[in-house]
Parts: sequence; C-alpha cells; structure tokens
Amino acid sequence: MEAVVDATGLEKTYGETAALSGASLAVERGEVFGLIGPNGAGKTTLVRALTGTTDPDAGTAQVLGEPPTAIDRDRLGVLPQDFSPPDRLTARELLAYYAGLYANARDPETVLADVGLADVGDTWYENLSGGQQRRVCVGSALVNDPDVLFLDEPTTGIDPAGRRTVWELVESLAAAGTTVVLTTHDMAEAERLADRVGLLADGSLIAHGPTEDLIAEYGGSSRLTIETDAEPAALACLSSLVVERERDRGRSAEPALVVRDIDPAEIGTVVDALEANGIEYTGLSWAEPDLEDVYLQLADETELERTDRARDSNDGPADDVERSPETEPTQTGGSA
Ligand SMILES: Nc1ncnc2c1ncn2[C@@H]1O[C@H](COP(=O)(O)OP(=O)(O)OP(=O)(O)O)[C@@H](O)[C@H]1O
Repeated sequence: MEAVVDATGLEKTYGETAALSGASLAVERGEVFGLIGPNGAGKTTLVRALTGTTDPDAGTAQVLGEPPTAIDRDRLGVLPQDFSPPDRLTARELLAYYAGLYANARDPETVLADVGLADVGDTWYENLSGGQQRRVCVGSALVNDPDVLFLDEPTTGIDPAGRRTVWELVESLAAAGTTVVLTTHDMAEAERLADRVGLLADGSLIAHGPTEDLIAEYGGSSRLTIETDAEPAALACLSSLVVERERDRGRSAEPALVVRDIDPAEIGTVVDALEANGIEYTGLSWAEPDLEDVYLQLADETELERTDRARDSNDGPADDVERSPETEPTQTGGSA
C-alpha cells in the first residue's frame, strides 16, 4: 500500500539537545497513526518536520509524495500543540475565516456542529473555556477537508464528553479516507483511534505496530488487584498464586496486592479463599493489560538504557562493558 507519510532517519538538534535522532515512519493512506512517548521525546518536533514547519538536520520526509514544504495546502491539515487564533473573533467567525483560506473548504457551520460548538458559535474565542477553544482549533485544522491531518495533542484540556465528540469526528474522517497522524498522552485515545501506534523515545521510534500486537508483546499479563489491610494473611492464603505488592496505576498511590496472569473465571476462587479465611478487602478489580502497560514497560526500558549509557560514558569506552539482557533495547531506530 502507498505510504502517504514517509520519513527516514530524521535528525534534529537544538544546541545540546537531540530532539530527533534517526526517527523513521511510514503511514499508509487512510490509516490513523498514534504517536505516543514521554514529554520531550520529540513528538512535536517530528510533527513539525513532517509538516514543513522545521527543517530536519538530516533524513528525508515526504507527505503525499512531496517534500513537506511543497504540499498543496488544501490537502494538508495541521493542528499545532500551541495554536492560538485571534481572541476577538467568535467561534463561528474563526471557522469561516479559516475556511475562506481554501478553495474547497467544508461548510464552517457543519464543522462548528461537528466539534460540538453550535450553541456557543457567537462567543468570542477569548471567552470560550479552554476545552471549547481547543475544539475550535481542531475544527480549524480540518475545515479544508484535508487528505492528511496532523493533530498534535488534539484533546488536551477537553472534557470527557467533548473528547468523545472529537474522537467520533476523527473516526468519521478516517472512515472517509483521511490519513491522520496524532500525538497524544492519552492512552485511551491512542487505543481507540489508532490503527497503529508508535512509541517515540529520545527522538526515535522504539516500537510500533497495531495496538493489540504491542500489548501482546510488551503489555505483560492480566492482574487482579486486592486492596486489604490484612496483606500478610492474604498473601499466606493465596500462596499458590503469583502475588506481588505493586502500585496499581490510575487508582491509588499506595501499593496493593496484585495477582498476576489470572483468568476472570478464577476470580471467584480468590474471593472464596479470602472469605474462607476471614480476610476483609476494600477493593477488588481485574484488568487486562493495555496500551498504558506497554508505555510504562517501554518507558522503563528506555530509562534503564539511558542510565546504562550515562554509566558507560562515565566509565570510558563501552566496548568492553558487558550489558545485561534486561537492558538491551527492544527495537531501535526501526521504521514504522
Ligand atoms: N525550538 C526549540 N528550541 C530548543 N529546544 C527545543 C525546541 N523544540 C524542541 N526542543 C527540545 O527538543 C526536545 C523534544 O521536544 P518536543 O517538543 O518535540 O517533545 P514532545 O515529545 O512533543 O514533548 P511533549 O510531550 O512535552 O509535548 C525537548 O528536549 C525540547 O526541549
């Protein structure tokens, strides 16, 4: 299939900082590609290199078969992370203004409704809430009905209902054939929207693939989390299972007991064992691994690698240093 976005070996350095260090990626027509990665990983720089708003120091990028600076602007939609339109125009006027810049723009009224802002269309941009402002920005990025749409953290600051509105909009655009590249820190957003996800760390794509493949490869096992004040007794009565004390991300800052690799059908056995031993618990939740597990696993590996590299450079030449298998990169500089 034809790659609509095609980048190889992109490098970009700001002073001492390597924002991109050999990033490669290929996105096919009609695909939604989600870019995830820690703060400072290089996501925005990659989007900027792909949309012609920054020149890479090395490497090549093509969008729709052209260098990014040569693309017909009617075919490209870009929502920068820090887009700020004029304050003293209403949401409706802003969308009409941006529509007016293109030969074949969508009807701005339809776009206003699509981003869920029909009832605040006459409010000045400066008086819209942060989430409403971001929705106007999303609308203005796609008002030209682009063939390729880059969205840099499109839903930051948008409430859960508004986020769903934007997700549905992206889904309907993708269904109609628009190629979408989006960066996000919201793993649910990447999991829901992206056909493929790429994890960027230290300026290169260290893993990429369909979400389910990444979860199968890096996500680990299912877990049953048990919150109880009687941890020693619970550990003793569940001694036939693999139980560890872990922080259950997203719920409580306190570590809890976690039974790993457990089938939902076995939850009853655990509950029976706890009750038979008179162990009270305040919470019991089961979860399958998801993209957040992949992210945390790979981010941990990257951190380990970075520590390793720093230690090697302090120790002198790395050639004679033996690395443990746990700290080997999972995939480096691969092309998505
Ligand atoms: N114009 C610039 N001048 C100097 N340094 C920059 C510039 N743009 C980016 N950087 C640096 O390059 C690195 C990558 O930044 P980038 O904004 O691409 O990361 P990101 O993955 O988008 O981060 P975030 O998730 O926080 O948005 C960071 O260390 C950043 O400080």
